[in-house]
Amino acid sequence: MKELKYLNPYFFKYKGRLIVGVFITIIATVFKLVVPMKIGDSVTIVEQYMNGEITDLAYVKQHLLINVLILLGAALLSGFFTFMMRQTFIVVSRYVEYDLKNVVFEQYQKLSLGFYKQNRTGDLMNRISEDVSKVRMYVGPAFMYSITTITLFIVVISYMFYQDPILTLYAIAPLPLLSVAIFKLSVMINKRSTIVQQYLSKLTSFTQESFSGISVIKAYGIEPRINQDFENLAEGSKDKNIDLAKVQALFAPLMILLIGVSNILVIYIGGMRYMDGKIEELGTLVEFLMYVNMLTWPVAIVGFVASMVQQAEASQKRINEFLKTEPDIQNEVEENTPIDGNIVFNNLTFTYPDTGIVALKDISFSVKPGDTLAIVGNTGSGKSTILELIGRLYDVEEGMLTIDGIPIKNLNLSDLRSSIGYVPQDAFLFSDTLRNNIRFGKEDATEEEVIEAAKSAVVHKNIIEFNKGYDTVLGERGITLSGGQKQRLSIARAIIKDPKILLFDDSLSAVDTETEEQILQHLHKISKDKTTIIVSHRISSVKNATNIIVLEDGKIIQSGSHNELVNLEGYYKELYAKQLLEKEM
Ligand SMILES: Nc1ncnc2c1ncn2[C@@H]1O[C@H](COP(=O)(O)OP(=O)(O)OP(=O)(O)O)[C@@H](O)[C@H]1O
Repeated sequence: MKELKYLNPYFFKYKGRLIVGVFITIIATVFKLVVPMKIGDSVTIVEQYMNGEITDLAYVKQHLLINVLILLGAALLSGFFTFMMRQTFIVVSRYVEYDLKNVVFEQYQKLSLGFYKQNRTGDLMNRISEDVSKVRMYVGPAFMYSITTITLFIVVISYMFYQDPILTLYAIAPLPLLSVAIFKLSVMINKRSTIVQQYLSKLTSFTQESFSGISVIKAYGIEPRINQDFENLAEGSKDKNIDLAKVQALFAPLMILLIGVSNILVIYIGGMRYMDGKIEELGTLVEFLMYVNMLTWPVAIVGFVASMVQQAEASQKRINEFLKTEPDIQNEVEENTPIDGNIVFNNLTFTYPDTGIVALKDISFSVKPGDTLAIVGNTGSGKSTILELIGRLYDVEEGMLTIDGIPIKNLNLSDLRSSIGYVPQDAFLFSDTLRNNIRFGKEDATEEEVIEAAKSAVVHKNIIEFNKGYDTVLGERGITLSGGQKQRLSIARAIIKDPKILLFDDSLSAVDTETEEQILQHLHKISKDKTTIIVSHRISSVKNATNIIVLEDGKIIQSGSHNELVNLEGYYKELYAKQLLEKEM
């Protein structure tokens, strides 16, 4: 229960509703008690009439009629209060679930990129869905059942003891056994359900992936292999489901067996005591039988609750560990630090902490507002890493990275990030309208600003060709757009932000050279007072840059303007010659 202590403030937060819930539970239980009492009383009066103790038939009938009416009223009221009880406890658990999901999601947003690289998406999703649901079972159903059981026990067992303590002991003797058996069974059920769940996630991921990759599957004609893989997974899932069904099927017989034992004990011991005259009325026996049956479910629930708590504890432990995770990248400066965009790398070496790959080696360069720096180089040479460091997605350990003369760590993180317009290599678009995807860069942007940005990114014409124009909603991962359109939309998103620093990571790779030229011209105008860094494999994208650096294996091997570099033997000149040749062909 140590981990579940985390939830106490939530119980406190909703204490008003919970207290009302407890009261309602007590009232519902008391009304439940009336049913066996009145049935017992009815049997007794019939018995007394049969024995000749009462001779007035009309009186018996009237007594029975009143009992029936009371029974009806009590059942209705008990039903109503049980409904109200669920309304309070279960509703509270939904509130807590909502709060917890928000807390978990907020933490997700705080954590750094490194955390996402180290954890699988499925696990991250589980924390917010599965784990939170299991914790909700503790806050809601488990708490509610515990309160019902405790109330029922106190009320029913005290009443039974008051009637006949010996018979009570016999009647309730098998009940702890039932609790333990149900607990053991629930643990088994939970273990097997977890496995079933794992298979289900595998099946879902597999299906999802085959939908996303359907064009590759079809192009390679590997449908039979994919079908076979699916069948194998489905087979495993079916076997695990059957395993689960087997233990679940034990549940009802076990309950019936143990209730049966309790009933036999009440009938046998109670019958003997009745014959010995220790129990005066037959009605008491009937009452006891009903109480025993009434207690069985709550007793079984004790086992259930124990296993629910066990699972909630495990889930909460995972949630607590996760909530304690500190983001690698922390904002260390509270005061605002406005940014101009004078970027300096000074003998910087960077090693990715998770893989140990040295992506940048002794890098030095500078770029000031109004200038454009271009970075070229082979794949894996460290180009994207430079951009990630400027956005402080990772912290610099060796050497220095300063902006406006201040080490990047000493800048307010939010000021830094809001002064950067970053267009990543894989343009990611949300399943939203085109307008909102552009507005993502500036939430309060006007329609004119959106159109202006789209025009600068040379995507406006494409957008208005869609039937719904800017209101066109993108499917999952922006399926309706071409690669080049996605890239340009992503550029528009960065432009609308009007940031001090613009970072383009190979963002024009999917557009034709003509469009590229137009975009670059617009950028040239927009970025007059901005610091621009363009990563590209194309000479056409970088030739107008103020300065170009060439990276190889994390090191700067060449730097200078286009005119300088084309006259120097080396990587840049070769690249230029190759691309010139391709163009001519
Ligand atoms: N998140 C990461 N974690 C660990 N290693 C990484 C990570 N990102 C990149 N690397 C490694 O760092 C090196 C430099 O990668 P980077 O993405 O900066 O290259 P790049 O020049 O941008 O390549 P490309 O032109 O293919 O985009 C590569 O060896 C890569 O495997």
